Amino acid sequence: MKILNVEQIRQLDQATITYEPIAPIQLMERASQAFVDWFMSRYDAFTPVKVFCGLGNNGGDGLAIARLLLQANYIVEVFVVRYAPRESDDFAHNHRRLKLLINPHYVENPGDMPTLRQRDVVIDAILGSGISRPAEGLVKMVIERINRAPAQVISVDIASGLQANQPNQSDDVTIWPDHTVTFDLPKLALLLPGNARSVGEWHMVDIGLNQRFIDQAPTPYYYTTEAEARLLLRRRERFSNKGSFGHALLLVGSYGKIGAGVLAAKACLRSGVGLLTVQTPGCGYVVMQTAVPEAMCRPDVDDRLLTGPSDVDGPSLADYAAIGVGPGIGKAPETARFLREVLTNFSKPVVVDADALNLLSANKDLIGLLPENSILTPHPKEFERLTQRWQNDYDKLELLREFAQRQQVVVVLKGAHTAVALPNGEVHFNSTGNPGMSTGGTGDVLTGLLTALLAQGYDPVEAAVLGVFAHGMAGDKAAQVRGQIGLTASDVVESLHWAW
Ligand SMILES: NC(=O)C1=CN([C@@H]2O[C@H](COP(=O)(O)OP(=O)(O)OC[C@H]3O[C@@H](n4cnc5c(N)ncnc54)[C@H](O)[C@@H]3O)[C@@H](O)[C@H]2O)[C@@H](O)CC1
Ligand SMILES: [K+]
Repeated sequence: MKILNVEQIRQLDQATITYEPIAPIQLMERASQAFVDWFMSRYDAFTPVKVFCGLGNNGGDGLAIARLLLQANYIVEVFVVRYAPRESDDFAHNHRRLKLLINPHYVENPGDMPTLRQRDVVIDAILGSGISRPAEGLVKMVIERINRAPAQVISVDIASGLQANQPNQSDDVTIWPDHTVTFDLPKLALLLPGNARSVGEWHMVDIGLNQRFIDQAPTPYYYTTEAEARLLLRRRERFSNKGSFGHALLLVGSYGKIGAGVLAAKACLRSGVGLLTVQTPGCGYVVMQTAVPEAMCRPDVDDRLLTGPSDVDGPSLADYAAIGVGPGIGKAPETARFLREVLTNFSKPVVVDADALNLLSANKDLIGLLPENSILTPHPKEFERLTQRWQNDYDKLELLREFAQRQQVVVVLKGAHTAVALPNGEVHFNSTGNPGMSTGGTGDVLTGLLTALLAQGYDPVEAAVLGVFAHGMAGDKAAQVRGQIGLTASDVVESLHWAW
């Protein structure tokens, strides 16, 4: 699904109005009805609802929402924040209609603010995607008062004060909602970690905007939906054998960190690989053969580190279908030498994670040796070491796109809404996963999983988008069973499910 910028969304609204055709006021009615349907599925009619409206079209939505809720017998009060003399036409229209049902309150100075109690639900329709400057004066005061109150807050389209596709200044005031209900397409701001407080949990409601316009609109940003991920998933042919799904090699572990390798190996096997060989330091041999009997194990001649040679024969490096390297390997110079050898002798895409990324950061010339379309899976700190510090999330996205394009690799920047940056400059944000996955080992699981997809012959771009989605989905399933707090990386492995 595409993520469009504010200007494109404005054009999209216009295209919908022109080509459907539909009157602008009807489109506002449709958006408001979609919000109300979402609201009524969660809050009953005994909920005291307080709708705060600005004077633009977001405020117009708020007035229409209030009317629709009143007609459904909800207890609704409306507060119009009169910060300017002008109002939009569609606001004015909905204002007239609402006044046939109730008299709104007008907030013109701080004394006009109502007391907001814990059981109140505030609907924030003060400012939407049309903002062009930070909230100030009366609007700022109202936002601050709402944020301080114990009431639940739901933002219409986007939290008031939050910019939809550019950075806010650190002292900008925005609503801190519990939920954001956004129309039709996700907005970039909703996906960025720095905005977490200004987004809350967000939801999309469909208002049927013009699909042809969306299809043609250029954008580097996408949001992976379940339906899209499903299309990437390959079915197994009836007449296949283990040779059809590739022989993967995982280079993992060091003394004290063999578990990282076990998790990667288990995830690789649960993700459809045909054959798996795991190379660990000598000390990991018994662990690996016991914990993961399905995998072959090549113990390194070094007991504690990965250095390369092994006394167990196996295919030469170039003969593996895919290689995953990094989980638990440490940063020893011997391991760095081995990594150099791997990158020099292997020309198919590799999965590079954890300490292998730190080795790339410490030996930047290794970056140039990465086979084209390799998949790197840094968390933000690892990515910063690979590149540089950034000012804000938008700056970080630019760095991410630039790195992926320049090096012709796929970069999976891990976090809430993991961002998968492609060699063509696109960024695909993931839609699955939960905070319970912020626990040791889930990254190792992702490495094993992605290596399995590459070994099966998935295109690296598809492997990354699909793999990140499936990994998050497994985390969501595991959280259903354990709760986010009780979730471990092993639960994520056991919850992998490759049919949906
Ligand atoms: N255009 C359409 O057809 C639709 C628009 N919709 C709603 O319309 C919203 C966008 O509406 P608008 O473009 O009218 O803008 P907003 O309602 O977001 O903002 C109000 C207006 O206030 C002024 N303003 C800008 N920054 C301000 C600030 N910091 N403080 C005070 N005033 C400021 C601007 O003139 C702006 O147009 C969307 O977020 C959505 O809620 C929906 O009804 C769906 C259909
Ligand atoms: K809003």
